[in-house]
Amino acid sequence: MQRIAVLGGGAWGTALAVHLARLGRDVTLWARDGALRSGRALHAAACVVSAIPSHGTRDVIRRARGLLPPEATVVSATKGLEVETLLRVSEVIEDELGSDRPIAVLSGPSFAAELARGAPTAVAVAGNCEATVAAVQREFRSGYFRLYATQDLVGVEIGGAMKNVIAIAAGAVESLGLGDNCPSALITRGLAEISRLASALGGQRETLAGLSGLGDLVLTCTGQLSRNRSVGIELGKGRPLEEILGKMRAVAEGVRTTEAALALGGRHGVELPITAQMADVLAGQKTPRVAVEELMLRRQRSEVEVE
Ligand SMILES: NC(=O)c1ccc[n+]([C@@H]2O[C@H](COP(=O)([O-])OP(=O)(O)OC[C@H]3O[C@@H](n4cnc5c(N)ncnc54)[C@H](O)[C@@H]3O)[C@@H](O)[C@H]2O)c1
Ligand SMILES: O=P(O)(O)OC[C@H](O)CO
Repeated sequence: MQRIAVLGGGAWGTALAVHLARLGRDVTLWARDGALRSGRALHAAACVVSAIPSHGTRDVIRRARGLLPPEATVVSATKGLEVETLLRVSEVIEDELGSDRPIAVLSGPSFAAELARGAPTAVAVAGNCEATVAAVQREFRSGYFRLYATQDLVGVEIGGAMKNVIAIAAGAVESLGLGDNCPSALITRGLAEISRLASALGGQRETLAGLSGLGDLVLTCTGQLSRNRSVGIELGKGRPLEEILGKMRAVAEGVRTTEAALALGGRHGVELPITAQMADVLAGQKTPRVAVEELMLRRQRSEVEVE
């Protein structure tokens, strides 16, 4: 897997391209408005890494379809859901490229800037076949980048997408200055909510206790570099969402994921109380303070749910 094309010239695509080039791979980075049409970016690629935001993935993969070498593995590094279809990003890719295509997903606690400077980072890698996962694990690893293999695509992708929703909530709670108990409860109950949804969709709860669940949740809810957390901080200050997003150049996937996750929960009969509150906050229908009060006044229940 020597020749690698990275689709997406944002922070994460660039960081992955830098990392892979450092490993001696022959890397091409395609940024929006780049030369995808000419096929130069994808020519003879053994592996295509997709680091496009979730809302742009289908369009880019569709445009890449005819240019992709038939055997090329596609590795999704995106953390989100397709709002229109409620599909996970690997499902969107499969929808466009067919179920024979080797597909893997990278997800876990990984700020782009830290990977780019070679800070020790560990992620999970899942895929639709064991050999694909093993190949990605082998080809992407370095002294500072470690990949843990799993076959649980659902758990890894739901963990990566949903942690962004909880991180927006964590930022808002931080802004309100409610102390340290509240964010800790939020992270823990957020994880319960994420695990419930993943499990209903066929994922394994153990996966959510791992890097693409608890690991990424803690990083994104507490890390200074998180864009999702920073959206929450601004919401907590009372700024409207449009104004916050209008000033942001980077993508905060949690904003769109909130709506999609809530709809997925509804479809599968899974209660997502924090996500539901965040949907109201993001829609400007409720302040973060009221959302916290309502969560606290919910009916008390068992901590561990019996399925
Ligand atoms: N930044 C990180 O630390 C990080 C880490 C892990 C995963 N991710 C995930 O990677 C994905 C990309 O995030 P990022 O941080 O690189 O984004 P970014 O905000 O840095 O940049 C987004 C990039 O996507 C491009 N883009 C926007 N809309 C597009 C569209 N419709 N079609 C094609 N390209 C489009 C923009 O031109 C820009 O280059 C997200 O799903 C994110 O959650 C990010
Ligand atoms: O900056 P965020 O909030 O998009 O988070 C980036 C990564 O997903 C952290 O693992």
